[in-house]
Amino acid sequence: MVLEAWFMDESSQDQRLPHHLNPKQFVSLDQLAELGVLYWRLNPKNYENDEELQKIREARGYSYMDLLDLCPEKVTNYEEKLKNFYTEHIHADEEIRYCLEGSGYFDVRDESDQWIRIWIKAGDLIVLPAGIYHRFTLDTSNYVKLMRLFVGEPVWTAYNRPQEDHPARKEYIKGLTGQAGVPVEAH
Ligand SMILES: CSCCC(=O)C(=O)O
Ligand SMILES: [Fe+2]
Repeated sequence: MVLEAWFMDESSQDQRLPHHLNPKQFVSLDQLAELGVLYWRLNPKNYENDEELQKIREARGYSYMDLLDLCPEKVTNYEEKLKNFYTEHIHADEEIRYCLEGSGYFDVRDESDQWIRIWIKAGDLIVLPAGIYHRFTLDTSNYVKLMRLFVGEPVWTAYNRPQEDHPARKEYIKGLTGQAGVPVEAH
């Protein structure tokens, strides 16, 4: 299995649990691509010297890079940051994260506002489009090391939901297939 993603149940149990529906309902990479979510599988041991990663960065203009080691010893205001990560939000730009160690869940809303949980592990590079509602949580392994990429000077500002009038949100909705206010048949 390349990358596992599934529709979430809405129970109030621990956010670090998988939250599968019963029966499980998986989501394919194609379904994620329709939402504008991109994915690559790379060799995380080679991240400092990886031609494939270099090619992606060049092709997409990802000039900025830093590392985020998500553990209480290395992150100031750890608990508060985790809380903010799990508050539903959008950004004006892509969110690009490459998992180098550990694992975690990116939750994204689909076109009908259902949560899809994406399980990222070492080697997974994921791009969330600007304007998509999302959130992040650690899983029960409680640890992740991420590479953050960005086009130019990074802006990490999160705009919490609702953001229906935010330009990035409007653009995102416009770009969803058949969601531009025009019936699909009319294209
Ligand atoms: C821990 S990286 C993912 C959290 C997030 O959505 C963000 O930083 O905006
Ligand atoms: Fe985010």
